Amino acid sequence: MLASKKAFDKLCRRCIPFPSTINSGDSCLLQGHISFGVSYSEGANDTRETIYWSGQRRNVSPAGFLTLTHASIGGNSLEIDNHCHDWHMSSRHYNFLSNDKSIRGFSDKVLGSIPEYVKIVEVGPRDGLQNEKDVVPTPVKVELIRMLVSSGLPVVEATSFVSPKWVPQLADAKDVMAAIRDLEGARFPVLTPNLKGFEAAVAAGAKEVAIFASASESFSKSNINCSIEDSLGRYNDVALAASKLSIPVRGYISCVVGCPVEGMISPSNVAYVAKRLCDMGCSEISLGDTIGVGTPGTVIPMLGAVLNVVPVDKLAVHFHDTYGQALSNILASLHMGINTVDSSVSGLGGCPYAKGASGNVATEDVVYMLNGLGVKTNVDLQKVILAGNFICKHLGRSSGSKTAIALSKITAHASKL
Ligand SMILES: CC(C)(COP(=O)([O-])OP(=O)([O-])OC[C@H]1O[C@@H](n2cnc3c(N)ncnc32)[C@H](O)[C@@H]1OP(=O)([O-])[O-])[C@@H](O)C(=O)NCCC(=O)NCCSC(=O)C[C@@](C)(O)CC(=O)[O-]
Repeated sequence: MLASKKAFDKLCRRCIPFPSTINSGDSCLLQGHISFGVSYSEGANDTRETIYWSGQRRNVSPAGFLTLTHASIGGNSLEIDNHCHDWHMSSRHYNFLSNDKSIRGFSDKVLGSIPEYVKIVEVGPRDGLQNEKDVVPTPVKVELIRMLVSSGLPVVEATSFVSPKWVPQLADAKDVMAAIRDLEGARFPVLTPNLKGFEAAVAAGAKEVAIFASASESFSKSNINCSIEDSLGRYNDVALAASKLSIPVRGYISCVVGCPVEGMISPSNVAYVAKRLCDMGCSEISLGDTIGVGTPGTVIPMLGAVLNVVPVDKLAVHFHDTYGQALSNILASLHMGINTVDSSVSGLGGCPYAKGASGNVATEDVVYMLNGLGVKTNVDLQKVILAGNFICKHLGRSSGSKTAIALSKITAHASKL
């Protein structure tokens, strides 16, 4: 049976893969019978129950049931009762769903351009906590960083060496760096707006820094109190000083799609700043939709303009989720070959100088999507969720990650069964 696009879309949205139970050409896939579920069995009696979706029972063989305390959804595994059996897709692009050549061909055609590995840059401790009304105590920040590192995230942006008058939430940058000095397993870049910040960061032990320009003149003024051109001059000084010490510099560009004051931003403005950052030696350039107004319709032309002047392997994307568009924008970016994605645990974040900016895309949601696509991240979703629970508990609010919320409901449901 040929897979219609509609049926395939349905699969992408809803399916729980049970690889050992889905056989070649299994028609139930296309009829929507397999869509949602947690299965479990208990002890020697092997009691089994299934949660139904749309009133239809999953057509799976007994051997296909996950045992005891493990549920798996969308290529993601879920731990219940502290038992974890990692279960990732063995191959990418939905190959596990069916051996039907037509389905595989369609999957490969639609998803084939997506990178096999995506580096996730966790920005929660910096971009997330800089926006909190109350200053988070240093030990809480440090514990959050530790938990994020233990989840396998390769880069955790730790803090900012900016003016404490401008961002009092991160005034403890030096103490945070001292506390994570011996922490291994990830890189810890920090934001530096000028030479003063750079020198303070290096003295505190930073081995990577980030500079942050804007594609919007108004935002540049409100965020760093100078024009775009002046900021590029300052950043050139930072980049020169960094290169003398062989310190990698990441360049950010804010407001790559829209600005709270100026409205839509032209892709050519973004490309101009990106080229300048590239020419000054930035190892990576992160394109930030600071107020989260982009859709694939505006993000793709912006990326196209930047790709004309900066190699794709130097680009990262940084989406805020104000209009719920972040994941679709990330998917569009992956299709264009970008393989570095910024995100923030529990969707924390926003910018104190960008009115209307909501949180970043949640790391949990990005990992969930990438797991579902069979893209490698080396990040343990459950551990990121634990880090999210930790910081949300401290902040006294629920998670901004849809994945974390959904999986916690499933865990709660399963533990009642
Ligand atoms: C850039 C400045 C410093 C200019 O601030 P200014 O007031 O124009 O600076 P100044 O040079 O006139 O100095 C004023 C005072 O600040 C001090 N100062 C000067 N520099 C530093 C420093 N590095 N660290 C500590 N102190 C500093 C300086 O020593 C002086 O102290 P005083 O003599 O008054 O006691 C200020 O505007 C600033 O710190 N801005 C940072 C704002 C910020 O962090 N915003 C959030 C970043 S998020 C973002 O940009 C978006 C991003 C990256 O996440 C991507 C996205 O989401 O799209």
